[in-house]
Amino acid sequence: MPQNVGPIDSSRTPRYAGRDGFARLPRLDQVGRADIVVAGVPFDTGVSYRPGARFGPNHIREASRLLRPYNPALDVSPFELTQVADAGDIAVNPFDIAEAIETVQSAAYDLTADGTRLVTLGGDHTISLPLLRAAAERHGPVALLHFDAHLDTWDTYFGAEFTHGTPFRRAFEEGILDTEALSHVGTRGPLYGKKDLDDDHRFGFGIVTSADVYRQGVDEVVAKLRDRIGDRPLYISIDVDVMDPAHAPGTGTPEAGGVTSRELLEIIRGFVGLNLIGADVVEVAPAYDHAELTGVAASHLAYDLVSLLALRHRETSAGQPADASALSR
Ligand SMILES: N=C(N)NCCCC(=O)O
Ligand SMILES: [Zn+2]
Ligand SMILES: [Zn+2]
Repeated sequence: MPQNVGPIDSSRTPRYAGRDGFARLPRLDQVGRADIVVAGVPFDTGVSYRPGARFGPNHIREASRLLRPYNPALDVSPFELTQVADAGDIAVNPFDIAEAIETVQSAAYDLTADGTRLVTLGGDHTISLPLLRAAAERHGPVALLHFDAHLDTWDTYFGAEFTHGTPFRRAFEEGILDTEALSHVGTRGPLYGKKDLDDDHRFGFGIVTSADVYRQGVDEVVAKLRDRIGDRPLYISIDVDVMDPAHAPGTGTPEAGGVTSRELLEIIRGFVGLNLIGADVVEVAPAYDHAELTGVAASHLAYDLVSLLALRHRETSAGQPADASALSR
């Protein structure tokens, strides 16, 4: 088997030298094809409050230089096990949300040809809609694990349908979600009204609030979520504002009382073995970050997501096809 091209060796080239891709990985054009790609979407035209998430992808890359090749929490060297590459940024129109959404959808679809898995760095939460569309084109309606302070199932803002507060309502309406397996994790804070929760419930979402994580603990939460997901194709969307502003200040709509980065990482690691097919980490807005807190947390989350995908790749390439659509393509 050919050797995978790994990251730049930080014991030879100092990690603060140069300008590299995520985790100092090779660029996709340097390796031709990859089992897992990381791509950025520098877009924040969908935000309702502080702007700046368009600078998120490069901030996460910058903060990812300290990642090392072996992940002890999951006992895996993801870049050895699989070819992982940085596909750069998907260049989207900042003045036309509808066009930006189309660009993201078709780029995500193209990047996931031949079973390649995509981890996307945002960008505001608007981008999860086209990412879910592309995922559903490949796998059919997907289970969704959504980590966020917010529901993001609101209807419109100022009459606009496509915003960072509305992606999952649109996704529900489009029939691209598996409504038996939808969960928000980490929600908290004031809502516009009780109807927000009624609508959300009607779409099929279950809720594990930030307070539930605190009261029940990571293991119980993971067990419940795993039960709900089963072996369905699973998409994970992480809005960094799910973390407390103390852990992730660099974001546009912060809410007090969030989970810690430790809790969040431990929950994500609990999904080993599930049929994860794609993921995003969104809403990193570096202008409000301090000491790269949010960037570091986001880069570690992306690293653990890549690790889960690498483990799943090993499992599936050892026998069965990676997914049902691999048979029909
Ligand atoms: N951060 C995300 N994705 N959504 C927040 C929307 C909050 C609001 O303006 O009501
Ligand atoms: Zn949010
Ligand atoms: Zn969100």
